[in-house]
Amino acid sequence: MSPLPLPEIAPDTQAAPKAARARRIAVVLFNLGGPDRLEAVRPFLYNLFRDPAIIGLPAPFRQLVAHLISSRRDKVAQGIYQTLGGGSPLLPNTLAQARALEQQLWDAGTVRVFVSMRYWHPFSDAVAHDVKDWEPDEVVLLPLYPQFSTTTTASSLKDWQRAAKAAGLTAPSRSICCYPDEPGFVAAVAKLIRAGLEDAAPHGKPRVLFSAHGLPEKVVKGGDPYQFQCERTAQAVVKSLRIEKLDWVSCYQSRVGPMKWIGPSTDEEIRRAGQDRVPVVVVPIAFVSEHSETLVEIEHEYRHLAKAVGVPHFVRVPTVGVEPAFILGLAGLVRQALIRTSGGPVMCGTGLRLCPAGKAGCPQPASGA
Ligand SMILES: C=CC1=C(C)c2cc3[nH]c(cc4nc(cc5[nH]c(cc1n2)c(C)c5CCC(=O)O)C(CCC(=O)O)=C4C)c(C)c3C=C
Ligand SMILES: [Fe+2]
Ligand SMILES: [Fe+2]
Repeated sequence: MSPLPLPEIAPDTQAAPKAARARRIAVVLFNLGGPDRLEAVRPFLYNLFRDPAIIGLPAPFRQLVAHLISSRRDKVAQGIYQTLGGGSPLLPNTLAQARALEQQLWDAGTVRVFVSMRYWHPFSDAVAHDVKDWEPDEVVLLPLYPQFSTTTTASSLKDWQRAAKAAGLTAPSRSICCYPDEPGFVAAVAKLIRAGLEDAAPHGKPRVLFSAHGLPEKVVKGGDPYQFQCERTAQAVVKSLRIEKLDWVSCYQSRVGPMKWIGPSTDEEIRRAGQDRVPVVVVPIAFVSEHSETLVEIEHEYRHLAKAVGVPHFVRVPTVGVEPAFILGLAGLVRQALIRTSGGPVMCGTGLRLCPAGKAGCPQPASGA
């Protein structure tokens, strides 16, 4: 007996479903960068001052001016970084934030958080190659500047777009432009201030100095929304503190060069507190991790000034760093960016209308606030 013919098996017309690959999301954090050793101070300064977002001169003059300023400021700046053990802690602190954010986004897909710096390593060119090699499906660009400025946010994002193009990174990207009153950020700052107020209270009724990095006045007059957004942050934090008759003021630190910068300056406010004999609680609101501006300028220079002008007690409030509420807030911004399907590539982090209409760089229309 011949064996029964085997039934012909029809070829599978529906391809077996491939194991679904989790969406790969690259998040890129941006910050200014800082020299990692004393010999890096001068080239770091040169990179900063040759940025057209910082010095608005045409090409050959800008490089010349950058060369002159970086040579002249080298010694002073080296002294600052010497106090920090020879280099800036900005990169290690930002990497810690990257790891914390990665953990917070464990359920959003396969997420990897990269760090890109504007004026010192790791530069956007190298990071764009790393991101490309990782083969993401989407990229979320998240500047670690809560308040938008043409000198920081716009400069970083513009440089990233150039580097991404040069690296052949074609995955779609979404940018977060600002988050001055994002609730997690505000809650983290408020929590740290409460501890500072407790420390200062035995010395009198404290005054809170919300100190942000300054900007030349002409940048703000040209439409930069940074100062407007710094004030928004301060107001949001004060509101969340719910302290009756809190004594507070916004002020600006880190002035460099001969131009007029926005005010009041933090040192003016420290002198006023000395005249009024009130303790001060200095809160950095435009920096989200520690570096020279907080650990040297606030901790050493302003503390010293406060003592000299008769301020009865001085408290430096730490930056938000890896405070859980802040990291949760950043994760929320990334999730918001990922679910957004329309409206262009750039968004205000809070989804609120926070930036004055038609102002340079920020796409959000006026809030009327
Ligand atoms: C909110 C953040 C910042 C704004 C806005 C900003 C504008 C700005 N900065 C300079 C010049 C310098 N900045 C320097 C250091 C520095 N600046 C920021 C942030 C902002 N800058 C950070 C985080 C740091 C610290 C870097 C580190 O230590 O890791 C310096 C170098 C230090 C020094 O020499 O004092 C300079 C110079 C300008 C001119 C400017 C706007 C036009
Ligand atoms: Fe700066
Ligand atoms: Fe914005």
